[in-house]
Amino acid sequence: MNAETTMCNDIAPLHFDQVRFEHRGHRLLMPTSVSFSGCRRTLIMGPNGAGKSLLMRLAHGLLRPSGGRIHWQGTPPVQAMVFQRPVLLRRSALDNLTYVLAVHRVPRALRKARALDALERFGLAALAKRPARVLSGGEQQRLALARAWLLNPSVLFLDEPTSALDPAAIKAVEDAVNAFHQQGTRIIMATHDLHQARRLADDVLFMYSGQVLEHSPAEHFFKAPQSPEADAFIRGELVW
Ligand SMILES: Nc1ncnc2c1ncn2[C@@H]1O[C@H](COP(=O)(O)OP(=O)(O)OP(=O)(O)O)[C@@H](O)[C@H]1O
Repeated sequence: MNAETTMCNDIAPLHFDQVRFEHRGHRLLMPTSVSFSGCRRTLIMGPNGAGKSLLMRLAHGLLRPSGGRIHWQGTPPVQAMVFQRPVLLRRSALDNLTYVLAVHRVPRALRKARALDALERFGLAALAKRPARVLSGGEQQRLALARAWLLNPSVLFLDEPTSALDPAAIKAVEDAVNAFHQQGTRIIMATHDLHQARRLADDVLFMYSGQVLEHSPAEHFFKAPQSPEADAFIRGELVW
C-alpha cells in the first residue's frame, strides 16, 4: 500500500442515511442513502434541476436536511467548496488569499509567501495585484481553486466549476482538480458535461428529479447505465 492510499483511507467516509430535503411543501430531494469514501473523484451528474447542487450543499453542511442523517464516520475532515460563480472579496487576488490564511490563523510572516506560491501554482502570479472581481471567469475560478488549495482540504466539493468557461479555462480547472486528487484529496464534483465526466470520474452518481438513480464506477455507468433516464442522458436525449 503506498503513502497516498494510506492517506486517503484516513479520510472519514461520508454517509447519507435516508436524507431528504423539502422546501415549502415541495420535496426536492427524495430519501437518499449514499456514501462517499476513499479518495475517488465522484462526479455527480444529471440534468438541470436534478438536485446536484442540493446534494453537494447538504454534504458540505451549507443546508440542513429536512429528515434523515448526514454523518462523517470518524473525525470530519478539512473541506473546501468551489462554486459555479466564485465568491471573491473586493480586494486584490493576493489579498483574497492572505485573508483566508489570516482567518485560519496562519502567522502573518508566512502569509504572503504562501499566497504567492498558490498564485504561482495556478498560473496567476502575474495577476497578484489585480482586483479579484475584474479577473476573467476562468481566472476567478483558478483563484477560487488557489484559495481552496491553501486549506489543504481532504475533501473538495466543486459545484459545476466550469459551466461558464471556455475550453482552455476548463482544462486549467480540470488540471487543478487532478492536482488536488494527486495530493490525496477526495473530489466530489457536480457537472452536466458528459465529456468532462468521462475525463475525470472514478465513479458517477446520477441524479434525476430529486433522486439518486445510480451510483456506480464510471466505466460501468458509461457502458451500461442501469436506469432508462441515465441511458437517455448519456445519449443526450434527457435535458431535464
Ligand atoms: N436552498 C433551496 N431552497 C429551495 N429550493 C431549492 C434550494 N436549492 C435548490 N432548490 C430547488 O431544488 C431543485 C434542484 O436544484 P439544484 O440546484 O440542486 O439542481 P441542479 O441539479 O444542481 O441543477 P443545475 O444543473 O441546473 O444547476 C430546483 O428546483 C431548485 O429550484
